[in-house]
Amino acid sequence: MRIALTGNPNSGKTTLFNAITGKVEKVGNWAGVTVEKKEGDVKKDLVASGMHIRAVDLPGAYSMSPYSSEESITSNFVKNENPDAIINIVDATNLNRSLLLTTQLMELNIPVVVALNKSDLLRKKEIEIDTRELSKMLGCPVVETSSVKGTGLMELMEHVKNVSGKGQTAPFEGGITDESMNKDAFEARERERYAFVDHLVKITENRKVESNRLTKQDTFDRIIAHKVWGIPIFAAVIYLVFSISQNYLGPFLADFFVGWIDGLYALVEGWMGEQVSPLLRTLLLDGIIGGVGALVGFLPLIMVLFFFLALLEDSGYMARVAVVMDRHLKKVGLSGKSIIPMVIGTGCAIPGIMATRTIRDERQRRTTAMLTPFMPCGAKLPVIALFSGVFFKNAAWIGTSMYFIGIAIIIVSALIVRKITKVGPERSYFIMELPEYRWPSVKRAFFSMMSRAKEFLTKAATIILISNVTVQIMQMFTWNFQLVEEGMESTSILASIANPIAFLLIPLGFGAWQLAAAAITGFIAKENVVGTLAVVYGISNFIDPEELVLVSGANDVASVMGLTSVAALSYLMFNLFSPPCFAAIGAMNAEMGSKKWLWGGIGFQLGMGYTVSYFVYQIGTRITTGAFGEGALPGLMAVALIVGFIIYLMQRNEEKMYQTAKEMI
Ligand SMILES: Nc1nc2c(ncn2[C@@H]2O[C@H](COP(=O)(O)OP(=O)(O)OP(=O)(O)O)[C@@H](O)[C@H]2O)c(=O)[nH]1
Ligand SMILES: [Mg+2]
Repeated sequence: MRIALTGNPNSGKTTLFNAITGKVEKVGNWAGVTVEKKEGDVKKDLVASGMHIRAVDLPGAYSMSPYSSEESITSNFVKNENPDAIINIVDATNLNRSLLLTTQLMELNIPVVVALNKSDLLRKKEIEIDTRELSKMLGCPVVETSSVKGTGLMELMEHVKNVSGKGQTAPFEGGITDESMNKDAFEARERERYAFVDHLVKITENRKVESNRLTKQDTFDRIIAHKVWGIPIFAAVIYLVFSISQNYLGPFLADFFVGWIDGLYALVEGWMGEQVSPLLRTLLLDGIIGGVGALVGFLPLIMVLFFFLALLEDSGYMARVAVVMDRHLKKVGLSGKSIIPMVIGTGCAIPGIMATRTIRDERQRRTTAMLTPFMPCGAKLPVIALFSGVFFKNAAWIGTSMYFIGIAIIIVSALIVRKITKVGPERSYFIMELPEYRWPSVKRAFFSMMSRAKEFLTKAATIILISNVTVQIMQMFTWNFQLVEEGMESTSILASIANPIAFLLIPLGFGAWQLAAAAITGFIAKENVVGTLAVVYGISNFIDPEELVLVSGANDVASVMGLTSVAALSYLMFNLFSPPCFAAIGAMNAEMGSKKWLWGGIGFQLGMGYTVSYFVYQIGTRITTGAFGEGALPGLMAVALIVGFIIYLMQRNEEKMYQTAKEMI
């Protein structure tokens, strides 16, 4: 038999699901964590008679109303798939709001068992609930449970077994299944439902502390979630998390693991000796071991970031951040929750893009997945460091400004994407009530970190490994599979692919095949950029191959590359603000779930990178030398084409919206 777990967001459905099935699905201290249904078998020891029960965890819903589309997964499942019983998880500390859904569920003629969850908090909050009376008034079993403590689960399953397959009489008939009712009539009935629930709560609940009295938490929130102060506070918190994960703990762990990989590299190298074919050597040493090395070089950094973000989320703080940011991000067509993917994206775009999953609105979710890669990720740092070392005397402003430019580009892009894709007047789905603050659990944060890391690895590791091998082979061999000789780098497979592309990059100031080659390998994985430059320019002796940093000879490197500093800046920006690596594009594909959005997104990123670099190079060159750079005119034509096409798309959408608006009248 099959049972559905339903209830308001953040009521503890997934925690209960994990407790009764033994699974470890993601839980989080805010609304909207579960976004797709998850199934699992109920543990045998909870169902004495050895019955087979399959439980389905669903996204949270406030209502079964046909007029709130955002909750359709839940209401479709319950209405169309006929589960044998429904467990309605009710947050016992928030009875009033939760029971609205309960009364709606009870109209579906499927037996309902109410789990009064989070009952472990009742005593502390001085709330008493007359469970027996509530059960009588509702006309269904009501069981006090705590999914974190694991109490009441046996009894709950016992009731589920007893009622399953039977019918259900609703205590309040609001006509939730009546398709013929129009919206006004429906809303009138819903107001009666509110009154009914109010009455229920008045009789069964006894609160010592009136809920509308200002609690300590509310006072705290007046500062933390303040519309102005909230932002600098968030900036400070994130700065702290960043310095720990990117400057202290993260690099410390990374160095430790990279040391091991280096040892392994040396061991295998010595063990293979000189006789082994160069192809095999490349595959094994530079492709596989090198690829793993590249991964462990930054995985600890993002894992530490995951861990601290999980702590913040568990404490209830992240929900406040989302609310504070929503006010501002809504103006550009994003959601308050878009901030989390972007923060994670500074570590690595892939888990950042995966984090967009909690954004309910489809358009906002896809836009966020498309724009998250504009945040400079960890793998782009070596490129930034190399260029600021070689061309800008290590000026600190180069690195810092890339983040601010990234943010600016995200804001502008969000506005453009909204103009192209908005389909009607915007509805705000942001009805996120704030969860309570609590001490975050290190154990929960650890598990959250591990499951994120696992998801990231399964997604990224294969692509990174394969692409590493491919790049190495393309760099080291000619088309006849002869080893490329030293000083003859232009005969490699990579060079022949890069040459025609370099031509297109002349207006951006870097039409050399070497730079184009590095940009191509950058699409495969951004940490390849510096390595490729080192190989194709023969400047490896100036660069530490492990740390990918410049050790000496900034001027020599600059003259080998033959770039002006303006062209160097343009190249740097092209690498940062064009499409991300293939692994991240794979993640975009998964989260967007639409080929149109995916290709549109890649095209947009490419157009954005090209346009920004073009203006940086041409205007910069004009300012510094008094004349425009090479290829200014053809470049201008290309940029005009890009901009023109975007304007065309915006106008087409405007017209479409106008047409639909007219039809509606
Ligand atoms: N004190 C207490 N906390 C709980 C209990 N059950 C869940 N929680 C906490 O409530 C928060 C929400 O839990 P989830 O299981 O993610 O809630 P959900 O209903 O699946 O939420 P959505 O998927 O967002 O709809 C988490 O921080 C849990 O640790 C409980 O019985 N007692
Ligand atoms: Mg959930």
